[in-house]
Amino acid sequence: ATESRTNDNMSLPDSVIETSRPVRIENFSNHYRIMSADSDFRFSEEFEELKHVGRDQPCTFSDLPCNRPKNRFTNILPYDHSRFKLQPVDDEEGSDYINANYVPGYNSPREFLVTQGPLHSTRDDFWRMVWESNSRAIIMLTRCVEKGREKCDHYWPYDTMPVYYGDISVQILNESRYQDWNISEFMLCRGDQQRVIRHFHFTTWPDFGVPNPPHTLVRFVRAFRERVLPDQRPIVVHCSAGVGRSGTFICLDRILQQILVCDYVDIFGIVYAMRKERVWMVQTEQQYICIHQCLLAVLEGKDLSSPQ
Ligand SMILES: CNC(=O)[C@H](Cc1ccc(NS(=O)(=O)O)cc1)NC(=O)[C@H](Cc1ccc(O)cc1)NC(=O)OC(C)(C)C
Repeated sequence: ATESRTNDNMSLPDSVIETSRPVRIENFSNHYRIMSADSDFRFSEEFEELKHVGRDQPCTFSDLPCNRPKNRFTNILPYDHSRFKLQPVDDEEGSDYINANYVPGYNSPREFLVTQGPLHSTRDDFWRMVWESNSRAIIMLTRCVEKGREKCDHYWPYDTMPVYYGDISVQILNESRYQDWNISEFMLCRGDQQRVIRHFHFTTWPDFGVPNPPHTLVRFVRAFRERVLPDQRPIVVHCSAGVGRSGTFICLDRILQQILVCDYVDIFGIVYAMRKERVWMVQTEQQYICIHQCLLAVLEGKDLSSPQ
């Protein structure tokens, strides 16, 4: 077997290196030092290897004329094989379509439902997806408007009066505001059924950027995980396009659980697996490096702070 690229990885046959690059936790600090040397030269090389992962898969339904207006961005389209299908409405063409894909997490291969920030015209479909997927939490990683540009519709009520989105009523039950995020509970009603779901809104993550300081994101992931224990129901995650910030959040959530039970982490492999399900998950090299910086902060005990 060919030795892997750096002497701090476990040696692996070539066939495995292409989809995973595990690093021993005891070596992680040294690994980070090697990868970040010479202006992040090896991080750049490694991130470049992920560029084409998944890109050969079809997105035929997103391209149907009836569905094109439902996509926020022309270049962020859901792969057919992992897309979420809404319950079709009568014979309405495209009524099963939403720009959303199942993405694996630490706890299950379809732990997350990753989607774009709803458009005003697709927010009823968004709530249908939340209901029909039996989701019990929404993670929102963008503000509705950033630098004067709409990034996401304000798809939930502005006050405690219930609002109908299609045939689903949404009412804010409570909201807790913190420095970098808000946590709310919504009551959803559809027919004679009621459900409470939680909404975790991170409010200080600039588009295409990284949280500052990075371990703010560690604390947000922890605040989320303290309140939502793993079960079979998916967690809806979105930002504006549903790829960069969403992928970064999911990858960090996964490694923070993995390091509790494993002696290695495989950030490359996690991003590889996500990109097979949704395009461009972890969109920028800085986001890819941020995941490593968050883990470094955790391993060095620098993320410890008062719980939110
Ligand atoms: C670099 N920017 C983009 O790729 C965004 C989509 C996008 C991706 C990721 C994020 N960040 S996030 O996932 O963290 O929300 C925001 C927006 N796309 C657009 O703005 C595309 C243009 C584009 C850019 C880059 C590219 O390779 C192909 C096409 N524009 C576009 O879709 O124009 C509309 C909105 C008028 C329909």
